Amino acid sequence: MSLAVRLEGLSAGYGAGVPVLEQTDLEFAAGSFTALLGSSGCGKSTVLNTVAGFVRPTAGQVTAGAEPVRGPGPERGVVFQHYALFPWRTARGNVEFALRRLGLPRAERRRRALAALAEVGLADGAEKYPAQLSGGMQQRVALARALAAEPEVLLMDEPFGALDALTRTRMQTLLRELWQRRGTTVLFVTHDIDEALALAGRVIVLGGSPGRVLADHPVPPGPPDPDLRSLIARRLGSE
Ligand SMILES: Nc1ncnc2c1ncn2[C@@H]1O[C@H](COP(=O)(O)OP(=O)(O)OP(=O)(O)O)[C@@H](O)[C@H]1O
Repeated sequence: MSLAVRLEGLSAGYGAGVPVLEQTDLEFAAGSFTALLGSSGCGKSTVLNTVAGFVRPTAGQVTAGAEPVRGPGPERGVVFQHYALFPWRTARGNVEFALRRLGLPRAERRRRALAALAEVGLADGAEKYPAQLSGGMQQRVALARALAAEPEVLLMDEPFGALDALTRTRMQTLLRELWQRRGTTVLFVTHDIDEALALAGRVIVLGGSPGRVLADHPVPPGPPDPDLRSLIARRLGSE
């Protein structure tokens, strides 16, 4: 299950001053996995936040499938760098809580929460509280929380940025597997060029103020291509 995402003539910002995005056009095919790279402050999170429906565009529009985005919705799941779990709820409780807004009966919430926790490899940790879980496990709960609603678009803002290198590699492998199995459209913000190339089928470099697309490359399957890596690195460095 997946939806195409389209940004058309999108302008967005925060109050007065230079807009963060101006007249941006981008299209993400249904089921695609795209990484967004770019220097700090260029508007990567703002792109995600407009697709999530957290930030309203000042002009233009975002559509997910056939529907214009008018606010947050369960078909668009979000995972941030900071897991924002409720410390007083168990892993299962955190996932179940996120399902409340879907109006599902309690037994179905429980079934879905346990299935999503199993899918991210946390079946044994379902009854643990966040303080009893490592950073990587907490991020698995955050991922399960997003997946349990069965989103058709997954918006990930530096989700593995706070994890140590080994845990990060494991989470990348898990995410690739989930994406291959579910076929969800993924928009993934990262600062890490190697992470972008390892995960995504397309890499976009944003930059400037207002932010615009500096580079947009398909990533061929197989081992990372050093020429593509240096091309993207130059784009990132040229800002
Ligand atoms: N809630 C907010 N209120 C005011 N300004 C904001 C807000 N969020 C972001 N900005 C500003 O908008 C610009 C773009 O921010 P955004 O978070 O989209 O960039 P980014 O590329 O994701 O940056 P980073 O890589 O540092 O996370 C920045 O100048 C930032 O200071």
